[in-house]
Amino acid sequence: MTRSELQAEAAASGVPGSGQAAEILRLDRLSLRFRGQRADVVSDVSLRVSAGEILCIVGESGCGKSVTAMAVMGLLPENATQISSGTLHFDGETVDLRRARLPAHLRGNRIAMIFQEPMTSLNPAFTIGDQIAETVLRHRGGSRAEALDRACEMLEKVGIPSPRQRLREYPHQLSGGMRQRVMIAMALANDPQILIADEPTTALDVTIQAQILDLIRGLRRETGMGTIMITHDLGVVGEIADSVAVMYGGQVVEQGPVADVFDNPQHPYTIGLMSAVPRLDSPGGRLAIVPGTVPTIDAMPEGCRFRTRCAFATPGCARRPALADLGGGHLVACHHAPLETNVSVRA
Ligand SMILES: Nc1ncnc2c1ncn2[C@@H]1O[C@H](COP(=O)(O)OP(=O)(O)OP(=O)(O)O)[C@@H](O)[C@H]1O
Repeated sequence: MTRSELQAEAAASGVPGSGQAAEILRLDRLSLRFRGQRADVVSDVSLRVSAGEILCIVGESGCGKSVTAMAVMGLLPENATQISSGTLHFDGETVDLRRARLPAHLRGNRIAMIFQEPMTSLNPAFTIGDQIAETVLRHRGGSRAEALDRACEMLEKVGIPSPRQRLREYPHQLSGGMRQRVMIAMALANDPQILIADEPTTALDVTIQAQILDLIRGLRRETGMGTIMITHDLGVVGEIADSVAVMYGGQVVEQGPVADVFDNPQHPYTIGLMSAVPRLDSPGGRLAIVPGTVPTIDAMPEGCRFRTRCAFATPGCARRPALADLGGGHLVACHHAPLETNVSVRA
């Protein structure tokens, strides 16, 4: 599908830019650290997803993408996590994350998450059919036969052959790619309003990956589902995202409509990540390696956390830059923005 077709589809389902988008999830100013750490591992992160919108979060390993997602889902270990700020607005509820978690009836039902590692979600002791049916029964009710029909339908949707037969199998009887698809089927079985997908297609071959991305796009069109997708794959971002948030050292450094961020990246980190990717439409364009290494969280510099690796750094960068809007919702946290650069991810 071309980008203009995708945009037409997005407009039809009411995503940002179409003038009809309704916000369904908003995270305001999340800051947290794990016990014993001297700095926040996620610092002042805000995200917003509208109906039908696909937001991709990108950034190097360890920059806080998964922890942000887990905090939204309320899945971080309570006794080891200190949340100093953060409010979640979802489905008419406002949750002060310092004090409470997302109510259990919303988790896994109205808001679902899929993980990199499918065995996190699958129980080895139960058949695939029982596990998907159980999720459907818990959240939707109905009879067991109806729940199994729904499970079968979902397995078919994620491209599993002979779905009726697979319902009777256990996770260990399936290949890794199949298990991944079963987990996706389970997450999507209750038509969630928001799907949080943490590297959902990394382990899958390109054909299945394309099928899963099509499925997510289909649900966005049919149900207006919003998606937060964590990925390292800029090819996936270019193919599927409406908007993108770039994280570095636990902070969002650049955020906005994907066309703005990719065609005109303005944070030196984003430029570093993206400049080595010649064309977005070549599948598998991974994030480039930015010279230097990410400091450990306790060794993060004050102010702009990227400044120890940044070619543009000046003494003023010891002050933390605010995320400033360069126009049209393109936000950049850099004292030097807008930069005079000529970098575009697209050829
Ligand atoms: N339970 C925990 N206790 C202590 N530190 C943790 C815990 N979970 C994550 N971290 C640390 O928080 C930081 C952010 O991790 P996170 O998993 O969010 O990174 P990420 O950007 O998703 O990376 P990747 O792309 O590799 O999944 C890392 O330094 C990680 O080691």
